[in-house]
Amino acid sequence: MSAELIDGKAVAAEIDQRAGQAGAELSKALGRAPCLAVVLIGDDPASDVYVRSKVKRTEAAGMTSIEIRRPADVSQAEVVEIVRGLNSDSGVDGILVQMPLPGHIDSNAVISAIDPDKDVDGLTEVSAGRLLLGKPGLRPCTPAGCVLLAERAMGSLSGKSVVVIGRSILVGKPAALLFLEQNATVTIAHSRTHDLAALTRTADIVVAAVGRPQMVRGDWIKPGACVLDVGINRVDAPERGEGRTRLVGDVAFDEAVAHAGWITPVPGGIGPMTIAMLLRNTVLAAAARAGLDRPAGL
Ligand SMILES: NC(=O)C1=CN([C@@H]2O[C@H](COP(=O)(O)OP(=O)(O)OC[C@H]3O[C@@H](n4cnc5c(N)ncnc54)[C@H](OP(=O)(O)O)[C@@H]3O)[C@@H](O)[C@H]2O)C=CC1
Ligand SMILES: Nc1nc(=O)c2c([nH]1)NC[C@@H]1CN(c3ccc(C(=O)N[C@@H](CCC(=O)O)C(=O)O)cc3)C=[N+]21
Repeated sequence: MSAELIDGKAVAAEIDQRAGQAGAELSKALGRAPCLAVVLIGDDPASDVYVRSKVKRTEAAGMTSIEIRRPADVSQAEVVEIVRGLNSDSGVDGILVQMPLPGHIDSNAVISAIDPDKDVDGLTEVSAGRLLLGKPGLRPCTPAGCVLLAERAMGSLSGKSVVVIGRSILVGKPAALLFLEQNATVTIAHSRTHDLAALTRTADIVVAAVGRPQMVRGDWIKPGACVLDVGINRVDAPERGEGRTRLVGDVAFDEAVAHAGWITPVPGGIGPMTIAMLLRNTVLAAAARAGLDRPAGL
């Protein structure tokens, strides 16, 4: 058996388009397009690529974006000040501070400064609390993308067993809560979990969010299961020539594809969905801040 490939890039393009349509509709009521502000500190090349991609897709969807860049030696106070300025700017709907921040800056302090109603990353304490309590709010993008793709592939997730590998604030924990919200039965695994292979073999859905290239092997996957590979790992690829690299996930794709029913590739799986959910959150934030109903189609 060979798994059906989940085309995250195609689904992301569809969500981008729907967010763009809803954003255009909303522009009539707001008198302006929804606006995302992205803050990038330092000159990490990977972050630069992501931020450019976010800005490009935001603008392609007909929304506006503000990009704020500062050198790596900027003070924490200045970054907090930038965030506060964006909070009080009524023309800004969403604020994203690209992680990781330079070592001398306390990311928690910066995240806490973000107005929760503009927290399109879903990372503030208030957003996390709203998710835990099942209240309306902005949900973290990568986990929301996982749930959306799983639903597309399998239909209702009610009663499905999910093993989430990884318990980070950014991915693992919110992914577990979002699958629970869909009435799945969720187990969270991490570095202290005993016999992870046996555990994942019980799962209808496996979410791999570890950051270890190809850790999840083919025989860890229950036949027919849905495999969502969040990992983005850059590894050497000497077969492509000297000094070349390639991206791989946390799942050994070539093995898992023979066991799974559905699987996301890396690249082209969860990564593009993360940005699509960011655009969606920007439109949702713009509507909620204006006191309007949740836009149709989102
Ligand atoms: N596609 C996308 O848009 C995104 C992709 N990513 C990628 O997802 C991956 C995970 O990111 P993130 O959650 O931030 O990573 P973190 O490093 O914050 O968390 C990794 C988690 O994996 C667990 N872990 C580590 N080793 C093992 C092991 N041997 N067995 C089981 N669990 C283990 C850790 O457990 P413990 O808590 O016990 O230490 C931890 O909970 C990375 O590759 C990252 O690049 C991240 C964000 C967005
Ligand atoms: N505040 C904040 N929010 C984030 O959401 C955030 C962040 N900081 N810091 C870094 C991580 C990582 N992340 C990705 C987004 C898109 C792709 C993506 O589109 N990946 C492409 C490949 C891109 C490439 O070729 O490098 C793919 O998987 O197909 C990957 C990873 C968001 N993150």
